[in-house]
Amino acid sequence: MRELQSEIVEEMGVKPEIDPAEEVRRRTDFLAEYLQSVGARGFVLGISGGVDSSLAGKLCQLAVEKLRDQGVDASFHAMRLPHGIQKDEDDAARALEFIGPDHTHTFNIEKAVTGVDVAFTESFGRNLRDYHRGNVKARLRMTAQYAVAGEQQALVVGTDQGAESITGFFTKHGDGGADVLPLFTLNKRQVRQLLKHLGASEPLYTKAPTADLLDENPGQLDEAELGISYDHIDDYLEGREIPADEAEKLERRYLATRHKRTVPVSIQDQWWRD
Ligand SMILES: Nc1ncnc2c1ncn2[C@@H]1O[C@H](COP(=O)(O)OP(=O)(O)OC[C@H]2O[C@@H]([n+]3cccc(C(=O)O)c3)[C@H](O)[C@@H]2O)[C@@H](O)[C@H]1O
Ligand SMILES: Nc1ncnc2c1ncn2[C@@H]1O[C@H](COP(=O)(O)OP(=O)(O)OP(=O)(O)O)[C@@H](O)[C@H]1O
Ligand SMILES: [Mg+2]
Repeated sequence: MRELQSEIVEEMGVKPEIDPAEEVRRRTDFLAEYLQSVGARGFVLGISGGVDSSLAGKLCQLAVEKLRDQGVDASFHAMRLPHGIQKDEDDAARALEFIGPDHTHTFNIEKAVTGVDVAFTESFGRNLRDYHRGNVKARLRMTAQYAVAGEQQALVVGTDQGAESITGFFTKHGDGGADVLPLFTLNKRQVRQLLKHLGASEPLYTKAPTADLLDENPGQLDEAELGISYDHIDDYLEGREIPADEAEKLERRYLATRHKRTVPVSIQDQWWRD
């Protein structure tokens, strides 16, 4: 294994092989035990129709059902957070049907995004670029989830997993802003494996990942933006060999996005000097 690869594999904690039943149990227990130990009353999570939120949502629902069986008051709030009309709304409906959440709230972020657009244009005399608007959408989804979490005394769930973490392919303080991360240490194919194990339908567990943040390119596939395939990212995280140019590309991304995987850099920190 490459030297940096072994450090990254250790940091991300991805195992080359998993037992899906055991992983579901461990992650559901983690959610249930953490919720009970902090005395919160439930979980909040945006459901997009993608594989990560479909799995994380199902684990949340299983965790609160387990707590209720033990007499603890807990519930799961699934949030649909479209920007206007979502192109793959059918997939989001399929995900909700699979999860069977206690509560579903629809919170359309379009007006809030428009509010930022208007203020930006007033301030700078031009429009905010589509790419940066995409990150505004992710941060407004985070804001909406925290508004509900505050009202419900609940925790915000994040869907960060190994393949996303290593590439820094998330919006800092957007979808990266959350309280608990039940998918951490899984790679993308393991997320699909757990969904299949839990009885998700094939279109749900095989859905191609999209951040879907751009008005100018709705449903753009992550792999097109990343320029690296999830198969290669997953292989790398399982400690396997991938083509050297791909490994280098991945490692450059990993190093450039270290700031996203730490708390804000302070005068005490030295890690960035390496
Ligand atoms: N070295 C450094 N030390 C400390 N902070 C640093 C920094 N470099 C940038 N920053 C800060 O970070 C900001 C850039 O980070 P960020 O705002 O996240 O922006 P950025 O990384 O440019 O964009 C987010 C990327 O993640 C993708 N994404 C987002 C959301 C969801 C998904 C998905 O898969 O669903 C994917 C999105 O398509 C895009 O490629 C800068 O504006 C700056 O404030
Ligand atoms: N349109 C949306 N409605 C609700 N939540 C959303 C929406 N878009 C993004 N999110 C939230 O942001 C998270 C990050 O998006 P991301 O695309 O990484 O995950 P995903 O859509 O669940 O899976 P995939 O990566 O396979 O597309 C989602 O897991 C979800 O919680
Ligand atoms: Mg997505």
